[in-house]
Amino acid sequence: MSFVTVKNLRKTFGQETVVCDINLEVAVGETVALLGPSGCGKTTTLRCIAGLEQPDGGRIVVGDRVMCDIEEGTLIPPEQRNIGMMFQSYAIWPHMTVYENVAYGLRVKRMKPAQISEQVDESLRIVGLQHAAKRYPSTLSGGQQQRVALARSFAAGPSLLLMDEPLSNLDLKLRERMRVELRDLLKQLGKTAIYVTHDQADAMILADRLILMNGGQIAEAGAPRDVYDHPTTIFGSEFLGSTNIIDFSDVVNESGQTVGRLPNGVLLRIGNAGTSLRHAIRPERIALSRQCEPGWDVNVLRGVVRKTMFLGNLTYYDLDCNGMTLVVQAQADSFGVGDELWLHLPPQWLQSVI
Ligand SMILES: Nc1ncnc2c1ncn2[C@@H]1O[C@H](COP(=O)(O)OP(=O)(O)OP(=O)(O)O)[C@@H](O)[C@H]1O
Repeated sequence: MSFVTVKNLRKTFGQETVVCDINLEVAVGETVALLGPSGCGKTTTLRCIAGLEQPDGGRIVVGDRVMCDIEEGTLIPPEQRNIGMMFQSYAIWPHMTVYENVAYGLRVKRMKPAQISEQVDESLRIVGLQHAAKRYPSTLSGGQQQRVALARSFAAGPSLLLMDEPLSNLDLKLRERMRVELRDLLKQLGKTAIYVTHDQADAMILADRLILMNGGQIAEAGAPRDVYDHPTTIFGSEFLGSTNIIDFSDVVNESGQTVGRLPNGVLLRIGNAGTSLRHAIRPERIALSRQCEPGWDVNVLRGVVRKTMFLGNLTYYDLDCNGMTLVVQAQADSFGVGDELWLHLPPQWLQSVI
């Protein structure tokens, strides 16, 4: 069941339309990541949902409340939306104790002291910081400060959590740990959350579903694995991981099979054909060997290694396949420059992209 519904959301700044007719739905208890390059409109979309930005068009419903409907003239102010927020500059106040930081929002809401105490204790317990209630932020590690911000964002029991790059101030190791902690916590609390990031690892690990934005529009949407394995756009296949783009000169149907013709005349069978002549295949989906392996009955090419890029646990090989360059990911140090190799492009991993 859909808990958040955003319909035809549009926002312009001056002449620039930064969010163009975005439609999205978030189910109860689901974490959706809005992912995309800098400036693609993720934060603006989130701020519209929070009520911090007034859209120029569209409708936003959270639970059974219409938060905004520009045509109807409905616009609920942010403080009445019951939405928790956690932003990049997580801004916990240095002059307040951990307890006071978490209690602040509840006081603003004029909750009764006994209820405040109960909810702050519970929030700190959930993030594992009950013992640090009386400490000041400067005496906490970066990860602990992050958890204070997190406790603060859900202390008031919001119906929806909005997070904008909450991990981006952390160093890589801490970030890797916190993204797993955060995912587990969101699941444990059963919170519905929208998470903005430009970091694909954050999005892949945290999100039940990701929405990839580009130029104010949605380019791809789906479960992280589906979007990764079956992107429908060149942008999607290149933004998430790396890819090879193959331009066929022709795509035809031959006895029930879709086949693409390379400019050099070689034919490749295609598993996920669409309307486009362009197809993507990820470097790790191409098999590489010194010989043609058993079972490689179609889509076998020969190539010469032109470049290697050693990454420790694996290596990327640039191969020249009769005028077409393909990048293949394989075990580290398996091959060297000048090696003549066999490549297998499984049809199911050739994906039509626009
Ligand atoms: N208050 C504002 N006034 C004018 N332009 C704005 C304003 N806020 C955002 N923009 C512009 O809108 C576009 C989208 O910005 P937004 O912050 O939504 O992108 P983003 O995808 O979240 O990027 P980032 O990851 O860098 O935060 C950008 O071109 C930005 O410069």
